[in-house]
Amino acid sequence: MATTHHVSSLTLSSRKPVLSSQPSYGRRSLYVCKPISSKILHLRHNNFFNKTSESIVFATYSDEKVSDNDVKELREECGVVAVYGDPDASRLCCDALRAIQHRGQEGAGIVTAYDNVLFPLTGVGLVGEVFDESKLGQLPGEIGIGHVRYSTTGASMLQNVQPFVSETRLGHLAVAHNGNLTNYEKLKKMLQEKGCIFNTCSDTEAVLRLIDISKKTTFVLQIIDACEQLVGSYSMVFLTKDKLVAVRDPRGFRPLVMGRRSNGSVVFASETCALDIIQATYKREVKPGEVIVVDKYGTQTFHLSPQLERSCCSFEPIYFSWHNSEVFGLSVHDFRYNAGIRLATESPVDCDVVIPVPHSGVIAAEGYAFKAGIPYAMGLHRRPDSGRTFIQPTQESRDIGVKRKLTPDPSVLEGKRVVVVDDSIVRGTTAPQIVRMIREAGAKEVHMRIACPPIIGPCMYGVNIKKSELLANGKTVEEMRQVTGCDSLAFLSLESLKNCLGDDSSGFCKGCFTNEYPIPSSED
Ligand SMILES: O=P(O)(O)OC[C@H]1O[C@H](OP(=O)(O)OP(=O)(O)O)[C@H](O)[C@@H]1O
Ligand SMILES: NC(=O)CC[C@H](N)C(=O)O
Ligand code: SF4
Ligand SMILES: [Mg+2]
Repeated sequence: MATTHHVSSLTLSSRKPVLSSQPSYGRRSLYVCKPISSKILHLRHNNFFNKTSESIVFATYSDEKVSDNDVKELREECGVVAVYGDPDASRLCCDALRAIQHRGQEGAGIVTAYDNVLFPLTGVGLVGEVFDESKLGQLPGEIGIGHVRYSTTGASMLQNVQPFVSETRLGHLAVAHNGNLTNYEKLKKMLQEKGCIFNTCSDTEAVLRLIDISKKTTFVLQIIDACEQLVGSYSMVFLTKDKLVAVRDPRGFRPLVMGRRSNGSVVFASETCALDIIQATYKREVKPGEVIVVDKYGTQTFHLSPQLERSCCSFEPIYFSWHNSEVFGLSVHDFRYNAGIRLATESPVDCDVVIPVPHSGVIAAEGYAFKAGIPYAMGLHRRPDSGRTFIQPTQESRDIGVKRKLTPDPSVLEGKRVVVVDDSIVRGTTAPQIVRMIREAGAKEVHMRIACPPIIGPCMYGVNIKKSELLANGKTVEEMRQVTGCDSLAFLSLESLKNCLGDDSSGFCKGCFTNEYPIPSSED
């Protein structure tokens, strides 16, 4: 991950960033100068804070230069949270963000509203690295939104860490977004032709610029006006000085749920596990195409036009969501357990022990072992401080990540015929390494079972899956077996995936498994 080293400030009158000092970090590139009104106290961790009486401009430095190509390739999966009506809003946002850290490990941010002022704090790193008690103390107010980010190309830039804050005609507005706008390039061109200036390379900024040019007379109408011009996936939360607005795109690609705490405060989050950690009771999903506004008058609901067919991401219950979450009305645990059961039914193998690839393969392995009637054991241990590897930004960090994360246990594996179950194979970073580890620990045979179908196509809706990188791209299962080095390899069938998704499986996107995508390219 590229480290952002420096931020400096200046008043709007000078227009050029003034470096407070320049450390020697090899290649350095200036990425952003972002004017922010004096009404926003803009805080960054690592002393990235500055304030002037007139305005603030940030310049961030990274030791990795971002090319246009990198920027075009950015595809992210992130997590959002929001709290309305709790004096501890920033702490609740922070705790909720920790619960969805598995959705993004590169950057985190929170913005709160207090006394007509927005207080943002964003930084590169894990939630616990960006926020501590003193930082949270600088985020007053009873309303807040937060974001964890996962960017998947080489560059990791502070400028793209959300929430974003903007000064609009109607006042200050902040947004946090999970998803990916497939018409971003087109929107950006149109907006630039109208004179809009973009401060970041993130698709999310297009939403703020659309709001800037909207002629509507209230924030809520402007947000609806902007969202109705977006194509792609977006679960978003907006913050004004006195309102929260939660929006989910009409196809409902990404999850977004609503809950309530016992003191009446309203909470939104990408996943229910974030509600649990802050003792909020799950109320319901934000429905596809729904706009929920929370303010001192209560809760109001609007709907985006046009209404479209639901297309929730089936990779959420497979991998992205946490095992104790409920997503799109499915229990992630039950989904994965059923997938394991069906996998054992479809692809049995004579063996002595079933082991999971921790962490996301655990529940499917339990289901497999139960159905197969074979002992289940932890033959691979996950080091407690390790995060996810698939969402690391570079192949090098993903390779190292698997090695550092998993250790084989010879007492489970030695002399055994082993079935190892994982949730998915995407780029094939994990599978060959763990097959080797299991063999080196003395296993006699290694059979891999994967609890989803082969991933054969890219994702344009918020997960970093590029076709050229996919292990299954242009390969038969036998060819994939040879690459992974196992004795046998089998995947869950598409039929079984649909079965696990339930009666409404047609309401799920399965594009990366089928190459049939829900958004026609003419819409982008
Ligand atoms: O084929 P690949 O490109 O390696 O991607 C697939 C692997 O990556 C994920 O694990 P990850 O370590 O990200 O997270 P986890 O701890 O939740 O399993 C997933 O669970 C697979 O193990
Ligand atoms: N994709 C996400 O979920 C993050 C939002 C947005 N696409 C970004 O660039 O940051
Ligand atoms: S293409 Fe795959 S990862 Fe992307 S939204 Fe559809 S199911 Fe999810
Ligand atoms: Mg895994």
